Amino acid sequence: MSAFSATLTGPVLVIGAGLLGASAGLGLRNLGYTVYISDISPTVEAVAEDIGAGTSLRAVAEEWGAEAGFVLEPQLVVVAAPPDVTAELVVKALGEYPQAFVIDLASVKSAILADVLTSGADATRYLGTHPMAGREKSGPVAARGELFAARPWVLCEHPLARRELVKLAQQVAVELGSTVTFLDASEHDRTVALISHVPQVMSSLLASRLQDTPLYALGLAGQGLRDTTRIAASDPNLWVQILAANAQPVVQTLYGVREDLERLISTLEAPTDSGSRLDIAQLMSEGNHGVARIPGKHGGAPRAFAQLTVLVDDTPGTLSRLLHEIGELGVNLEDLRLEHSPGAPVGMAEISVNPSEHEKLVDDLTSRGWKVVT
Ligand SMILES: NC(=O)C1=CN([C@@H]2O[C@H](COP(=O)(O)OP(=O)(O)OC[C@H]3O[C@@H](n4cnc5c(N)ncnc54)[C@H](O)[C@@H]3O)[C@@H](O)[C@H]2O)C=CC1
Ligand SMILES: O=C(O)C(=O)Cc1ccc(O)cc1
Repeated sequence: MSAFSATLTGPVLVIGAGLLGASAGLGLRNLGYTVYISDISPTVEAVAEDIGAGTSLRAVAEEWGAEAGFVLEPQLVVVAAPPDVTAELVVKALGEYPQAFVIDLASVKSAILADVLTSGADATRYLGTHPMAGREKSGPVAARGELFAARPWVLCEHPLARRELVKLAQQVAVELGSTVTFLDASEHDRTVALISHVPQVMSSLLASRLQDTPLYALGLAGQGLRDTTRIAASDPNLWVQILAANAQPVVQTLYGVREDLERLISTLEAPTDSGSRLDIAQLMSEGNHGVARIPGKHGGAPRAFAQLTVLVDDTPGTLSRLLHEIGELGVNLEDLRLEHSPGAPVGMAEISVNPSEHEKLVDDLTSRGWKVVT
């Protein structure tokens, strides 16, 4: 098999064994590929090996070093390090492994591509990619082989990239369960500014309001606050780099947010003035229109489901009994979200079903003794 085949056979070398790198390693190992992992931190590299993300390159090099018998010839190098060192690591890998294709997973693409193109390295073997899959946690301990399943994965083709490389990167993404989207690097950066980077900023700004809030007040918080602040727990070091590297597109989106915020503030400063209530309603309804456009389950067009909330005792087996009974009633569960009532041993299972099944399901569950709130 030629080293520049469009089909992945391995071995794969993952550089950066944190959340994304170890997840890719785990996923590829589960698919049967040989994976080596490397990290600037020996501890991270060892942990990633322990969780099954691949063979530690350091450990192999140490083992074989004395006999000078081990030469790694990866077919594919995956750079999964922070954005500010990604271009440098890509260029290094292109030089060190002249028979390998090199992709990276960084959240920003234009600056890295520009650095690789001006480095003099063989950019025909490089492709920038971005799995739109992540968590608010970092490091290999948070890694999951299924991280990429049912998530989009963006491939940023550039004019020099070899066709076989694009095909191979597509295969990696698809085998890890992702759906592939092609965007060029600047289109990618503009898009993620709106759908990923500004949401992070908004979540962090909101959560920062809570720093001095008394604990009793936070104890009253419902799912709304949890939903809107979940990603505020993200790693500041990573986000400094992402926001700095994509500052222009992020700022453009924030100008729009600032305009709406200023409009809302001035309206609320005089809420009884004529037209104020209409303006508030309009802002809320603009939000309704925006959220309705986010694709729903399975990435399809947004679908409207009917919801019901069932109170479930916080005891082992109650939730699974509820789900089992819904199945027995022949109803397909479209979505499920579990909320906990602060300070009470009861959970609230928010269930989404097709609107045509809603009324009957409420009646059937009620007659079976469940407490249903619609
Ligand atoms: N965290 C997320 O949700 C997502 C992150 N990404 C991108 O994936 C990349 C990795 O992010 P995470 O895995 O979340 O970060 P992480 O902090 O969990 O892992 C990054 C790893 O890279 C290692 N590293 C740093 N400098 C290195 C060097 N010079 N050589 C070798 N290893 C080095 C670090 O020691 C660390 O273990 C970033 O570029 C990020 O933008 C992409 C999609 C989602
Ligand atoms: O947690 C979420 O909802 C995310 O969207 C995670 C995420 C963070 C950074 C990325 O570059 C891509 C995805």
